[in-house]
Amino acid sequence: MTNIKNNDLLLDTISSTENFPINFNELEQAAKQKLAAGPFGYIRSSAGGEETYRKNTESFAKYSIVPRFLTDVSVLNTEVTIFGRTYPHPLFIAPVGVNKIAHVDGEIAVAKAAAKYEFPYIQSTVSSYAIEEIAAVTEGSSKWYQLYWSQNKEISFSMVKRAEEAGYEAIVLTVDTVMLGWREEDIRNQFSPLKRGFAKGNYASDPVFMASLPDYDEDTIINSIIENIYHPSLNWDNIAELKERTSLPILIKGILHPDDAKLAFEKGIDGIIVSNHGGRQLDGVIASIDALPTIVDAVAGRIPVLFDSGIRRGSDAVKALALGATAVCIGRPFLWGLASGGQAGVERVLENFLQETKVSISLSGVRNLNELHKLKIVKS
Ligand SMILES: Cc1cc2nc3c(=O)[nH]c(=O)nc-3n(C[C@H](O)[C@H](O)[C@H](O)COP(=O)(O)O)c2cc1C
Ligand SMILES: O=C(O)C(=O)c1ccccc1
Repeated sequence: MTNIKNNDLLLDTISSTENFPINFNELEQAAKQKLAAGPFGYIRSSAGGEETYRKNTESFAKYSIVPRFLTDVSVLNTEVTIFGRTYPHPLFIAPVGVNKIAHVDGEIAVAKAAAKYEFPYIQSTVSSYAIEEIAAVTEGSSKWYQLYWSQNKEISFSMVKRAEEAGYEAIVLTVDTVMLGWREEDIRNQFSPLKRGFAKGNYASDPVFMASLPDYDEDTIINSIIENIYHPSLNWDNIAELKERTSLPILIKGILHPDDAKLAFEKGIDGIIVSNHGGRQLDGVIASIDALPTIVDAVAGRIPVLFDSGIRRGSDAVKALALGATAVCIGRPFLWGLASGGQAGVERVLENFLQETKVSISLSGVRNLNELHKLKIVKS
């Protein structure tokens, strides 16, 4: 719990701040100075004409907070309990692969920063570092594993087993990326992190994957990752198979339709993440924040509903939580922090994000997440 009276968060931050970019645009500009065009474009850009990417952030501005005052906000409790574990705040790290394109320390730096600020870390299948390497540097802190289904499904089950053994606490199956979206910036830059070997961490360390190869040449490994990650046949039967192979809670990431949310619940899924993958998959789809309210209605509190795509600052998190999200995940902001300053850069981004979120909750006149879920939001 934060005692706001004795801890003015803005003044705290000012007295501890060296010169580091604060908001998203500044962070993006700082990262642009550090990165080559290929990696920068890969992270920044999204699919098609980037209509959904723009909508993700512009749509937040349509929702306005209607605060209450005189409610004594001197003590703030941002705790949230998901699958029996209580987290100090409802802020997660979205699964993002190929982090070495941003910084040599890649996911190691991000996971350590996340552990320090108690943001649960969702590790991507296509990470530059392996499940066990992340677990080794983040002992005791909460981690979930994001699964990209493999053509050879035994590889998926092997990765899930490794995640279980390494102490990961949930599986997040991403369903919107059965193939990569149409990303023009990457064609322009002729840049594919997969082809350049940045996604190898979990594959080159996987016994089932490695045993499936005719030889261990770099090209063989990379081509087999590319073959496996293309999985257009993914369907609800695979969900049933996955459920049989793990006792961990399973979330589906990429839900945008309330009927898919209902189906997920009916099929025994434990949680969903409302997301359009930051606009990187199908351009023209609904902004994630516009999809959230109907999905929250459809789920009716039966399973947690996490949210990502377009979260840029604390007040965005407040809006998503007020619209019914159980927790929110941040994506690109931490990547820009990573590119700008490695682990220290991610720490600064998370610290500012956390502080702004806390201040925003308090200034809305609410004191805990139950009250926050009832905070009035109007849409213009
Ligand atoms: C460079 C990059 C790589 C990503 N890799 C993955 C991934 O491996 N698995 C996944 O489920 N989502 C991945 N995502 C999507 C994020 O989890 C998240 O949905 C998205 O970043 C949210 O949009 P925002 O960053 O604009 O807020 C990736 C996003 C970016 C920017
Ligand atoms: O770029 C992405 O959004 C993503 O999810 C991904 C998929 C495969 C390899 C690397 C990243």
